[in-house]
Amino acid sequence: MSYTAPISDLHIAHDELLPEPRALREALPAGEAAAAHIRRSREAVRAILRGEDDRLLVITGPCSIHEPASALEYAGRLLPLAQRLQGELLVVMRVYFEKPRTRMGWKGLIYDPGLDGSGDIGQGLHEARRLLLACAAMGMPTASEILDLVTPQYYAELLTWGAIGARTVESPLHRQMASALSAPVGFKNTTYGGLAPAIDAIHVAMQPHTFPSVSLEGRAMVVTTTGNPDGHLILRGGSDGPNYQADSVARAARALRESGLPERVVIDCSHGNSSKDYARQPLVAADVAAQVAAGSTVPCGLMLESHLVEGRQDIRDGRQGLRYGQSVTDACIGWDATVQVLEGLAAAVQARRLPR
Ligand SMILES: O=C[C@H](O)[C@H](O)COP(=O)(O)O
Ligand SMILES: C=C(OP(=O)(O)O)C(=O)O
Repeated sequence: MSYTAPISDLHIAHDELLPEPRALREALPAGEAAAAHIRRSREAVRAILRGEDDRLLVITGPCSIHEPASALEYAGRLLPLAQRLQGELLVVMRVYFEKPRTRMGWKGLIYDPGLDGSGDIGQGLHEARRLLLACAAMGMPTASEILDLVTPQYYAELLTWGAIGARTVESPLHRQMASALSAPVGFKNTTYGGLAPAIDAIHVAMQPHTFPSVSLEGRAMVVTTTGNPDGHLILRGGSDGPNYQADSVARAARALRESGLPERVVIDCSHGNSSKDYARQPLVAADVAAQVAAGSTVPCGLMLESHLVEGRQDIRDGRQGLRYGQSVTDACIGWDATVQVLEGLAAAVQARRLPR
């Protein structure tokens, strides 16, 4: 080895500047109508989390967005369904742009909008923001996992609900980032099924933090937060088994109570709760619906991975040859099953309202 060999950038192949967040916000601004819609829908989520509104929060949509056109078609179908069931459900569309992978795999529309490894993140951020604004213009609230620590400045102010996922819930950096987010944030139990790290994360994100971040001008800055009061637990099952059944929900409620948090959980019908078998999602939802119909107020929301077409497909040649409206990450339930699940959940809320 040479004694004059460089000691930096040994593993950097390429770098380029991203446009500053302010430039994207100015190119694709959130007008007052969109802002009013986002404010209202966040407040509606908060009311459900606090138990002031007895509806169920339902976060439904593709595992990941890879095709803005089919995402918009999904939003266009979801909106009238959400309106029809709005007396019982608050429906928020899952619009996930950043995917945490177990090993390798496509990392989502923001990281790779071409689906070919070209990694045009500037374009990905543009497409993500445009889609969120289109949803807001229709009146469709949106939800996303916040995975990256730089990208939130480009789009997170448009979200009604955010998630910290099972792989990052133990990360101090994600917890402090969540303390800055303006939307309510759900924290998933870990991939092993651990609840304690998610409950710790809710407490950590509620507190003020001072940490390095990126300004709207794209400069490194130090930000001090006031803490996010709207953190809550998402039960997603884990390698130790599912945790949507009444006994698991009761265990989660006890853990929340003992740590001084409200006994409210969102239940993810996919991931560890379905063993990633999409056909099991309606069964999970039906079990939770039965708990609700029997009077339980602990489940205050559900998450579904759903798309126009059921199942999943592999990415083989970028966008070429893909089936329209079908997931390229986790398998999803299809549209008809989604309608049935949401109708079942609405019926459960009605049943809970009956005098006992
Ligand atoms: O919801 C998405 C996936 O479950 C997550 O990104 C992990 O996916 P992977 O195990 O296929 O990488
Ligand atoms: C990655 C996800 O979930 P989890 O963090 O529960 O694996 C997801 O909801 O897309």
